[in-house]
Amino acid sequence: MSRIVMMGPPGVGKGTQAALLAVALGVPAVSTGDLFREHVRTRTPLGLEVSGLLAAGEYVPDAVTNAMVADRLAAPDAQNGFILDGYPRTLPQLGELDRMLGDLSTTAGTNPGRTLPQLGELDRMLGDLSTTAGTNPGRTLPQLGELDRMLGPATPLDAVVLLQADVEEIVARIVLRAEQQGRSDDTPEVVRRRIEIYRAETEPLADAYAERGLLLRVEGTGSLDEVTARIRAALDHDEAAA
Ligand SMILES: Nc1ncnc2c1ncn2[C@@H]1O[C@H](COP(=O)(O)OP(=O)(O)O)[C@@H](O)[C@H]1O
Repeated sequence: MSRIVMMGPPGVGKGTQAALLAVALGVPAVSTGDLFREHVRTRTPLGLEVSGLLAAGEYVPDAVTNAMVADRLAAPDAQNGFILDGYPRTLPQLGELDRMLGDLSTTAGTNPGRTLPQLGELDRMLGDLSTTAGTNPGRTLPQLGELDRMLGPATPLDAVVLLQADVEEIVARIVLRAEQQGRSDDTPEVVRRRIEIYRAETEPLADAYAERGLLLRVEGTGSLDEVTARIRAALDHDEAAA
């Protein structure tokens, strides 16, 4: 149980909880917000490209975000697991994460989110392989390599934790955090914009993961320790049920 996505509206505390869970499970917390902020702080080309979007509370384009996450998840420390915080945030990002994790093989038959064209293509390749295996010396290593790529490593997600909280509490928290950390994207207008974008772009991902039986809804209000305990209980219960 160590490949986990943390979802939730801005300010619900998912970054803090993701970091605590990562320490408890001995895997890295991968926060796209932190990665972007670090690029902005050190003025890398990526940082310069995204700083305006972050300041306005707008999402960074999927292609940019996907490339950054793919790079991070390829690092050695992420091979045994990770807690993803802030990714995926859009349906295309969800699809891209599936691809990165080689989700097709391990969820085939249980994953209603997979697309027919993908399945058709895989069937065709498997058909080719089974009917020619052992008899057709002409099949090439590159074809097998491609099939391996499609089947992917057996590293699907274990769970998606959705932290929930009401908007009033969230806004109060963000204002407090702004005072403590001085984040430039924490003005009330930008916070409102981020919540609006979250509802439109990110909330639908919860349904997609729920359909796969991966979603764990956890109440995000209360003290930090209470929320941590609730997350652990939900994950333990889920693991016991698996
Ligand atoms: N997966 C993502 N896709 C697009 N933009 C992202 C993504 N993750 C982070 N960002 C950018 O970084 C900003 C800060 O993200 P984050 O630290 O997760 O804050 P919060 O969850 O509190 O809004 C976002 O408002 C957005 O501009």
